[in-house]
Amino acid sequence: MPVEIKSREDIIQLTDIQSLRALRKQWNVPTGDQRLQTRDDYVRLLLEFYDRMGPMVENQKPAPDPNVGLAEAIQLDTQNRARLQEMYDEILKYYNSLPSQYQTSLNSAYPDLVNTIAAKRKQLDSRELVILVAGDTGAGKSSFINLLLETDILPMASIEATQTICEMRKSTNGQREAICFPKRGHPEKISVEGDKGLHELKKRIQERDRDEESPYERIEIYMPFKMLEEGVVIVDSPGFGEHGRKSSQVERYLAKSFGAIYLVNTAAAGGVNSGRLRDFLRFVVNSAGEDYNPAATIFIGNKIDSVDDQDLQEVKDTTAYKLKQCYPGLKDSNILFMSVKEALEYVSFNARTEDHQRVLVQGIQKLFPASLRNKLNSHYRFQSQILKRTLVSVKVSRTLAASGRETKQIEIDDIQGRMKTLEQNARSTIMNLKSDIKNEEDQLQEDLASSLRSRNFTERVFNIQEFPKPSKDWKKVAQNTNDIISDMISKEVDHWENECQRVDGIKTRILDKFSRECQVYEDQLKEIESALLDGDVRTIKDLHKSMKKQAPVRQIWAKAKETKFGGDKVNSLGSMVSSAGGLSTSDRRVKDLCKNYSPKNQEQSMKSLVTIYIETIFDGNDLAIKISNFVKRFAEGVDTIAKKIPDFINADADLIKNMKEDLKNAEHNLKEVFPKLIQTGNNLQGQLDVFYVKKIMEVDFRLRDINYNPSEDFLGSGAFADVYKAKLLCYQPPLTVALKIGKDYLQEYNVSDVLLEDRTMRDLDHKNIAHYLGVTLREEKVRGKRRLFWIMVLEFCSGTLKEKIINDNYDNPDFQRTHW
Ligand SMILES: Nc1ncnc2c1ncn2[C@@H]1O[C@H](COP(=O)(O)OP(=O)(O)OP(=O)(O)O)[C@@H](O)[C@H]1O
Repeated sequence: MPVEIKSREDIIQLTDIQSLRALRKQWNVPTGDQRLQTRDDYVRLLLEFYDRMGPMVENQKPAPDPNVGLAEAIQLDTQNRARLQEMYDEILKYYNSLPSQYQTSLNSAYPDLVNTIAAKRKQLDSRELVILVAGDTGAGKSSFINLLLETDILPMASIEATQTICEMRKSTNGQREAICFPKRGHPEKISVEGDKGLHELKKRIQERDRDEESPYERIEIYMPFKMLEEGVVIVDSPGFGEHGRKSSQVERYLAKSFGAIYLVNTAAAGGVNSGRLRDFLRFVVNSAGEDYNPAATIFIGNKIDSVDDQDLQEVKDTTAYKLKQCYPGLKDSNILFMSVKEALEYVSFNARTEDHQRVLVQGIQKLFPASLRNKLNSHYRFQSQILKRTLVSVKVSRTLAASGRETKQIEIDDIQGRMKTLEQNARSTIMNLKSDIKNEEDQLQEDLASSLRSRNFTERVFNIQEFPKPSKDWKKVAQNTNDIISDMISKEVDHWENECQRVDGIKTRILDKFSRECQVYEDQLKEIESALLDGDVRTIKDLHKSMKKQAPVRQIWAKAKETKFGGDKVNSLGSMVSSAGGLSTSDRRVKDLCKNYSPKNQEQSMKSLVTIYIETIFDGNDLAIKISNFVKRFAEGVDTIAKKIPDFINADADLIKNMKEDLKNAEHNLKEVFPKLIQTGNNLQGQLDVFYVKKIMEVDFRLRDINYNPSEDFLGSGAFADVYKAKLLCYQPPLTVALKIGKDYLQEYNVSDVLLEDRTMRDLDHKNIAHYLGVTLREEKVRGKRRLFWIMVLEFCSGTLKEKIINDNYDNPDFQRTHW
């Protein structure tokens, strides 16, 4: 009959030494160094044990079996991995159906996406779950692993930190063996059977090379560990952050581990070694990225037996506080306090106390499934990111195509309008231009004549600095004088033209008229300009490339001016005017003046000769003919333009045809391509999110912690949810909250929006927004099928906005005004 003890008194009341011995055996209390002789020795030992362990009533129940949940979780994991592999296949199919620009864009975010997907899919073949054990040096990592695995394979030297990475796996054939992978050379298999084998293994683990480092890259240990299931790998890593050094090997493990156990030495001064812990966590978080999940890390506050009773609570609180500071989101249930040494002592008595067992089982039962979920989560996130990115790109394209379609239609209408104007007005514009040019010609002649006859002009020409050399041959003098005066007049006329822009004005007015009346495009206007400048037809090159704004005439004008001085002098107005006149040797006055020409009278003679020259310009019709010829080039240019107009119209027609084709494609994309891509993407995202909610997501509250009465606690109803007042029993005292229960069960069409709302709400933190506490799920049968309903737990807001405005004396200017 086991002895039943409910209090300290029950121990003290045991009078016979047999009962006390039986109780010690029942509780597996180690004697340590104590010699038990008297009844009091036994009572003291048992009381001490009782005080440390608390009432043993619970202990009467069988110890929890750590493997129960794990085996089930691993079986579920197999199904979940297969489902995620199917999703990879679906996503790859979707990727292959995407137009190339989306594939390219995805590849810029995820290089070599197809191969990455293949590699990730392959990762899911493996059921391997790596759990990394890390901790401060001397925190008792190796001892903890020995305890966890119920063996003593790892050397537990307290002074020396672990240097060799050891991986522990359950052996599939019941064998006890280890494979040592040296840094150089081939792996070597050793037997770990019996004491000899264990001794050999420990020797290898502690081996050091000349650099005081382990000669092994790692040692894999295979034993029939009870605590491990196939596929679970426990990794004992060298002390993290040792001497400020981060082992690259540990980092590599971290990258593939999805769970971690971190040992803290509560007995050390200051407890948690924040620096080292932060180092470790930084790597955990960095390697996990967004998949970082605090539930998949367990902290063991070891050596709690060394802490004085009166300090116990404070040490626990400080440790938890420090850990939470380094590791936001960490829950108290993930921090476990124990004495590994004490527990091992019991193990050596072949008597594991239930307290220790509970710590381990609770911790491990939480850790393994959380780590499995963590692993799935990393794949879920990757898949979800690809789908979301694609959906965003396609949706953006759709919006752009829709607005692009409108813009394109406006452009087509615009070009059509211009084409019509050009067709209608070209003929009359051309005719008008021709008569304009005639008028311009008359006007030019008149202006030129009055200018040439003006005093100002003659005076400027008289101001000649260059004189012909006197000669006996008066004809030679006449010829030289003629050249000098002709040149002078030509220059002066050009100067006049420069200042008053008479000829240039003609060109500008033509361009202006064309642009105004025919609404030609900039490119077309350039064609016209070139026709006017050269009277030459240039090919219509890239006519419509630089579409499509109306030509800035002013700029073209400015450009024409720029090129003016580089123009051909022979063709200038000045040379044309000066060539209309000349000093004729048959003119008596010329003959006399040239015969008598000498340095003494050279100035007077030149003046007289200039006057004669200017007179000759106006003799006969020569000037009129010359001006007419000169202006004719504009008329010819206008003819060239007239010939170009059908080209302009044809080019516009071609352009419209192409634009309409584009428009048709855009229409097709909008009606067929984009909706199909978006629908497939949404469906995949929906399937993935349903899977996530059902298999990966962890809820924040258990249903049994929520208490409400649907008929009495109803608060209101929105489009998607009914809202109830409820009590959260996991708070002390229970917390009043609002429950927002989805009207429709979770399914592909709504789940992604629900998750988006959840993630958005979690990020919101403002006094004017009802605080979001988290989520839970309820399973219900709908038309015979088990369905999940989403339940959001929110801060309860009492009263209504109206009541608040009317009753509360808050900072409302209007309220203050009306109540003064
Ligand atoms: N946190 C809360 N505390 C107290 N009552 C609430 C709370 N949240 C919602 N309610 C009540 O439930 C009603 C419905 O809430 P819900 O948020 O579903 O509505 P909604 O946002 O107006 O609707 P919709 O989702 O269609 O936009 C509200 O009008 C309010 O009366």
